[in-house]
Amino acid sequence: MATENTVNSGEKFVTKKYPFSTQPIPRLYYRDPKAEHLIQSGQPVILTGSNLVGSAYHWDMDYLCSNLGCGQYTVYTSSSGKFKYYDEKKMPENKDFKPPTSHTDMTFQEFAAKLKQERNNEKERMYLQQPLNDTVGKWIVMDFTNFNWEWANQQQKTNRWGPLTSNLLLVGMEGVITPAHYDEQENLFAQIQGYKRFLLFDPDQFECLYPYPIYHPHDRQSQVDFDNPDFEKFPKFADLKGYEGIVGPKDVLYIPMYWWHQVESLSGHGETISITFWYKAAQTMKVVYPLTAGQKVAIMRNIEKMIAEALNDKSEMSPFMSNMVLGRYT
Ligand SMILES: CCC[C@@H](CC(=O)O)C(=O)C(=O)O
Ligand SMILES: [Zn+2]
Repeated sequence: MATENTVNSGEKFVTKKYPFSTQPIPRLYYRDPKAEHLIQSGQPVILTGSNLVGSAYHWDMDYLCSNLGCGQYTVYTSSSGKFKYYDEKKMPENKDFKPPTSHTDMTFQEFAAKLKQERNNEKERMYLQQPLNDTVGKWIVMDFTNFNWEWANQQQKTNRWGPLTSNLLLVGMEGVITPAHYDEQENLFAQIQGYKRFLLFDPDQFECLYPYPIYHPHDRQSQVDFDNPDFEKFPKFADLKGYEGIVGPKDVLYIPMYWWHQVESLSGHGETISITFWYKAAQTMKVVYPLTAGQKVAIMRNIEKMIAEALNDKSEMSPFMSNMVLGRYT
């Protein structure tokens, strides 16, 4: 099922229809006090006019081929078009886990050449995901240096975020999907080329999205297949409520920590090029009640970690957790 979306610029997109309701992600000028307030209160907002990566607006495949240098870039490949993240460090404890994607390192030029080939056969989808590092050419360094760091640093300071941990360069084929998950960092998501449909869900939707167990390689990812939800196993998925918006070139989306998001690179507008700005959590000066939904997710994660370590046997987790709550708290 698909519906047609039209965005502010009048661009039209066909997007997948899902069995849950969404309301628009607010879209505001970055200097609008309402935008500042949303960020301070940990609410998502699409910001216009920030020029956060204004010095990179001219980045396209040719420019990146000519200026990214000959460093190695991690390129993920998926036959389903979905790129569900998995933590390789958790694979040894999960012997029967089958990674849903493969990845190889290659130069950007090799990636661009493969992209041209793959465009034809429509089978494999590819997604380049690589932190910007010192292997890039001098023009990229200059562009990076000229990001609107004054504004980004001001956001970091005003919202008491921790240090900037990474800027990830994302170059996706049309149609690639990053399935629903949450991250434990604040994220200023800057879009350079192409259009991405974002579905966002408040951390209080945790009970509708059924994340994998914390020791699973897909920790932080939803177990629900949005295209074919198992309502038997995940009944509350039917009650899911979300936000939705299309992020285009020059937009910056603030994704608050613990907010779930699914991201779809839309077709008809070429490869998508994005850069993330991930910041560690704000320093919690003192606990204020009532706790936020995100804080409750952090508590649940810490409890799961403690129990998994104490039991030291993954097969004991399920009976232990059931005994602890079934018939007592349920
Ligand atoms: C590897 C990061 C992928 C990104 C989503 C997307 O653009 O496909 C995301 O999930 C994030 O920025 O947090
Ligand atoms: Zn993410």
